[in-house]
Amino acid sequence: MTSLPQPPVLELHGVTHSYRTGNRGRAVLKDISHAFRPGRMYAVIGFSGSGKTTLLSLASGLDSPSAGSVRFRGRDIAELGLGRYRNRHAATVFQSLNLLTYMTAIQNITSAMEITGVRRGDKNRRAAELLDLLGVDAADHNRRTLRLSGGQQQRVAIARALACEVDILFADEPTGSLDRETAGGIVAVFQRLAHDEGKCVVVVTHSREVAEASDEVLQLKRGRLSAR
Ligand SMILES: Nc1ncnc2c1ncn2[C@@H]1O[C@H](COP(=O)(O)OP(=O)(O)OP(=O)(O)O)[C@@H](O)[C@H]1O
Repeated sequence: MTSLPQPPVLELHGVTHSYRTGNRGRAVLKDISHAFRPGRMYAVIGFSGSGKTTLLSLASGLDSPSAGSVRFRGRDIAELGLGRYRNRHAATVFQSLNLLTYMTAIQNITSAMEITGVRRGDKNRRAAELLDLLGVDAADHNRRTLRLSGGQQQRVAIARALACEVDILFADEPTGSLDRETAGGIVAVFQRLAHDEGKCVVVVTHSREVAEASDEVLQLKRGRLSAR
């Protein structure tokens, strides 16, 4: 018996986006439609300047498309409220990670939970569980993130994103600055989050390894998105 695919958690409907330079608009994304499902890992690839980061910022509710819509479980995120969508349903791990390096791994996570209003009694315990899930040694949980390696910092940033109990995880070039082995560990984390935890994971990447590890590879070219 084959199981039916789960309904999409995220949909792009006719998404077009232009940037204005002077009095001219230039379309970077043109009429893009795609459905993203829970339990799957997606890679978005394309040449530099093809619009990958732009697509990520629209899908993650950081910016609004010039035309078309982004829908979370069938509802336009503009109607849901971009702030609410970002706080409750979709988190982004940026290239720069944006960790507070003077704080410990645990503190980075619990402060994000406070800010986004996660209602959980024992936030410290939840933070530790997430760090364990992502393979951060217990000895590193209470170290300042400044003292952690690039790969460990990346894991803390992912744990922080997950602490907000989101359904969708976006990551912009998560392995760009990591060596091959560390990058492999991070890719395994994304696969586990999708396949075991049921998250929808969308990764913008230049890496062939990340693309090969994904369930679906989407290529941006001349403003259009197509399956590879
Ligand atoms: N805020 C902005 N204002 C004007 N143009 C922009 C802005 N942000 C991006 N662009 C332009 O839009 C195009 C797509 O940029 P984007 O950063 O989305 O590409 P990318 O595929 O993520 O590139 P890279 O792989 O180099 O990070 C580029 O030509 C870029 O110069």
